Amino acid sequence: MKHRRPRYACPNYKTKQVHCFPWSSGSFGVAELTGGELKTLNMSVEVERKFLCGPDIQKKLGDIGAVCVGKCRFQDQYFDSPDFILTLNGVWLRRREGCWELKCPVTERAQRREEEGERLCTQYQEITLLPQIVAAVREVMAGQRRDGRNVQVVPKERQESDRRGQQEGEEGRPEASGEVEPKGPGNGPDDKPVDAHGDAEERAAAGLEGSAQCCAEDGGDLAWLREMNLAPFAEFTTERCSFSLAGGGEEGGVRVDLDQADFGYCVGEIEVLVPDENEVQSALQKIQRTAQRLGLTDDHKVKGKMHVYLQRYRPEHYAKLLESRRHPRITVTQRTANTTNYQANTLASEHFY
Ligand SMILES: Cc1ncc(C[n+]2csc(CCOP(=O)(O)OP(=O)(O)OP(=O)(O)O)c2C)c(N)n1
Repeated sequence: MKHRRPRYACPNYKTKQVHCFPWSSGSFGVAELTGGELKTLNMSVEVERKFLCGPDIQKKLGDIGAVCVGKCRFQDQYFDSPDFILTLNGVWLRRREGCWELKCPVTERAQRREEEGERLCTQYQEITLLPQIVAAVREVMAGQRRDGRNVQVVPKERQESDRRGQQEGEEGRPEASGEVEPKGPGNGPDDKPVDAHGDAEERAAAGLEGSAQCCAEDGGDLAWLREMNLAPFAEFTTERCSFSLAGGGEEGGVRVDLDQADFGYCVGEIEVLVPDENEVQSALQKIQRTAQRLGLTDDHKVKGKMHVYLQRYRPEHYAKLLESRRHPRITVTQRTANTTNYQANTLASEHFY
């Protein structure tokens, strides 16, 4: 059966409301995820552990009291410059069903934590308001281009304009994007992955122009992308089944996603979202405990969808990321949660899982 995409708000529990559909019936509903106490966050730290799903994963989830809180399908487009400035800086710019999101490296302290004991987990800072995203991206791009190396601390006036931008963003966040048939790279050897840094025709084919039509959040104004020469380098659709562990304390706020990407890769993810870095430790404990209860035995980081996508379809980009991992040299700026300050952090290899 062919499904039409639902009209989405962000299919993202960070905004609490997720538009979901039961695959079996093909009709759509709206589910309030029971991510419970999670507020609508503009910035947060995502702590996660990926795992490979066995055939009995749903049963195991049921056994530990996890409740299915929604199924949904969403399309992701990832953007970068032709020389991969963002991703080589560990910064991942994504548009998911019309909503922009930026994943940035966490602070050095958190990186050390990851190195020291929590190798199976990854941490990312997330920004979800467009004005802040544009400011952060602009800074990474400018810093990189200025001296070919790193990014500087944000000036005070930027902080002020960010504050204004945040207010505007909060007032103007739209409800829905347009309906577009999902499209992914497919599974066949002839399927061409997205590479929008070619000519205009290629850009259109890759969805940059097309996506302007369905972009809810930016009112279709993609000038900032053009200005920084950012274009999609990956595009795929994911079918997701989300589970939540009820209760407060040790289990509260734990979410488990089972993802199936349209290029034929399945991966699970235990995720806890916290408002700032101070709560990362407790998030790690929750994740570890959930992993134990699920009987996960992975002893190395499991690849995410993007990793597999790049490996398969964007080998040049993938090789550059590997290379940057071997020779970390870039410094990026990272916005601290709930403030408009930036910090300079050394970005090392941990952002490559
Ligand atoms: C080769 C390579 N692959 C992946 C990375 C890291 N990376 C790539 S994309 C990316 C951002 C999104 O990754 P992920 O959390 O795996 O996606 P998803 O589960 O769909 O997002 P959610 O719904 O949880 O917000 C990262 C961190 C890297 N540095 N290098």
